[in-house]
Amino acid sequence: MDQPPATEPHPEGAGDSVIHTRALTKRYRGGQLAVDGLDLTVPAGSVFGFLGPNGSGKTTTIRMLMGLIEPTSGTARVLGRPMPRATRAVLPHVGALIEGPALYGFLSGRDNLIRYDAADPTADPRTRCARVASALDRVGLSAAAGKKAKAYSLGMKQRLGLASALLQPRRLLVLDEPTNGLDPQGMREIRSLVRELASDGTTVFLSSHLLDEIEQVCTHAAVMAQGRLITQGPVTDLAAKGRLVVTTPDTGEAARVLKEQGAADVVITEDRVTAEPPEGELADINAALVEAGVRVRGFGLERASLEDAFVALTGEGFDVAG
Ligand SMILES: Nc1ncnc2c1ncn2[C@@H]1O[C@H](COP(=O)(O)OP(=O)(O)OP(=O)(O)O)[C@@H](O)[C@H]1O
Repeated sequence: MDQPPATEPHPEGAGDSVIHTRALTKRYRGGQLAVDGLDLTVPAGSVFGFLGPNGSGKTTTIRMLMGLIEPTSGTARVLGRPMPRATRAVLPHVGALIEGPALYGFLSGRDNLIRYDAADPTADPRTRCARVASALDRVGLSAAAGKKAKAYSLGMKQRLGLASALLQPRRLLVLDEPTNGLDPQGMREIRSLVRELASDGTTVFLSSHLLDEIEQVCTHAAVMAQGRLITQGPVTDLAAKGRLVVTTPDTGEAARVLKEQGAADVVITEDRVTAEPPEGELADINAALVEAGVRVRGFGLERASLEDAFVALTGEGFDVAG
């Protein structure tokens, strides 16, 4: 097998990143600008969520990263190597699950994996059975390994696809909408599997159009809309800061004190006053309210979700249910 492809010097800003793109652009032949000047940085060891509504350019980006299609312009580096030029050196270190696994329904789960493994010229046939058994075990399919794949639920098929990506040790897993079409139980299984896979240091890059999925499993995320990157960074930074909420019968006076304390965007609704909290100690604001004679029934920060951040960034709602 090739040596881990980390020998080339990193370009400016690539740092310890596993995926790094600069001005990556794809215009399809029909003229459709699917990805527009994308600068993406995926840190090593992250579970990176690539989020965007249908048609925002996620699959096109992934296909460029995997060397399946050529960018129109810009550059993409995966594991420090340029794509698509280094595709043959890079792909053995990448497990990919794109557009659902290709399975033979008439073969058992185990035999599907044996077929996959046999198709890999770098895989030692003498250790094949052990590799397949270990991959089945990692995705929780050992008990169902003898069943024909056509009898598998969609979630089991997805897990079998993941097992095929895990036959070899990988530095990066790329999963395109891994929970698409699954029921809530199947989704939970795949999510906990992703967490587990990431816990040994493998970088996981997964695309999704589900915000809560990204919030639940990802450490980092990038948000796409209409082929352009809206934002990227740690999920905790992307979620909006949250609003200060004061519940009180004295809303007018509370609003006045909050403004005086430097809170912005103060809004009164019934017995609640909400505001963007100022910098500094929240306890001081509470003390100022009490000192001004405001009868405080409730005081706290309402955590905002990634969905709030998305709406704030794009001015659009997000189809959370998919
Ligand atoms: N082979 C192609 N030829 C022409 N246009 C394409 C092609 N593939 C995708 N597109 C267009 O490029 C845009 C981005 O599509 P892409 O599949 O990358 O988005 P996506 O975010 O992955 O969405 P989805 O989740 O629906 O796959 C869309 O407008 C799509 O219609």
